[in-house]
Amino acid sequence: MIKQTIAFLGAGSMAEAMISGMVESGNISADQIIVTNRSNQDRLNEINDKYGVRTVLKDDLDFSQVDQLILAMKPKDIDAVLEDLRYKLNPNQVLVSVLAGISTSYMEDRLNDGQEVIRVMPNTSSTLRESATAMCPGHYTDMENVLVSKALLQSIGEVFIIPEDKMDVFTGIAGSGPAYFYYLMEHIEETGRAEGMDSKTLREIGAQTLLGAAKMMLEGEESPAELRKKVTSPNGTTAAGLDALEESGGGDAISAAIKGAAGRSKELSKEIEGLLVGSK
Ligand SMILES: NC(=O)C1=CN([C@@H]2O[C@H](COP(=O)(O)OP(=O)(O)OC[C@H]3O[C@@H](n4cnc5c(N)ncnc54)[C@H](OP(=O)(O)O)[C@@H]3O)[C@@H](O)[C@H]2O)C=CC1
Ligand SMILES: O=C(O)[C@@H]1CCC=N1
Repeated sequence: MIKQTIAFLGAGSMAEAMISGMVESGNISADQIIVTNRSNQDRLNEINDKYGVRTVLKDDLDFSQVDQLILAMKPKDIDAVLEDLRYKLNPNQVLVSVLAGISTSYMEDRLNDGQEVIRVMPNTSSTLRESATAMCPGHYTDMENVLVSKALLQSIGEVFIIPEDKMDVFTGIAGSGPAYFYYLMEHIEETGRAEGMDSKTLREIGAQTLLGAAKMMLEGEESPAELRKKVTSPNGTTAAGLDALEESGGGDAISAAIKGAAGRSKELSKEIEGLLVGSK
């Protein structure tokens, strides 16, 4: 059981996914979670009703109660937030950021000397405790605090400690990744509907097929290529399907999606640092 008190700055979709998974896990009690935003009291009431966590506008947050502060607002808001936190956080309160593209050193440079910082990248499957989450500690972060933070993140799925220079590609694969699978399902459903099948049945068929393939990769020893070969009978239906996928650029499209998202993660940090002409 995690004994620390966690506060979120941000009450949007990513914060809600994490809160849902954390509360559901039973590893932390709801009253040890405080959720804040700048002004949307209705949203805070909604989160409080759904999960039983404490909610308060961010200007009313009592920082002395907080052990880990999770940044869950948009990357564009980072500078204003760090400026504010510089005077409110002590170096041993751990700042955990889920913001795409914001490096640990960017945060450390704008906070008090020695501030403990951890950069993480979860995904929205945190809702069901099935996130693939990356984490990388900053320069000053105590290993004990990394382990507490890791335990918290394990309550919402699997955790991978990775070097920071791999965070952009991780974001492209796993942070943004659920969207690619939803997009795939949208096309599966659309194609099935065109053949006269109903959406509800198609969703179950498509999702079960994805789940089965995911479990085969997670629980077995075979590589994806070996598993693919076992589905593919010579001159059979799968071979025809894979040929069509290849001819339509399916493999390249997947690589392009990951590279596009990873590139945007890199670009976000440059925009924030004001290095790109025309940045917002
Ligand atoms: N969505 C996803 O799948 C993933 C998102 N992320 C990261 O999570 C972050 C949030 O994304 P998402 O949840 O989609 O965004 P949303 O726009 O849904 O939510 C942003 C939230 O931040 C609040 N907010 C803004 N500024 C502040 C502030 N200074 N203090 C406290 N709260 C503030 C907003 O409320 P108000 O305006 O009332 O203040 C709102 O509740 C992003 O940085 C993104 O990169 C990471 C992994 C996956
Ligand atoms: O789209 C985004 O920028 C965020 C980060 C990863 C997933 N969603």
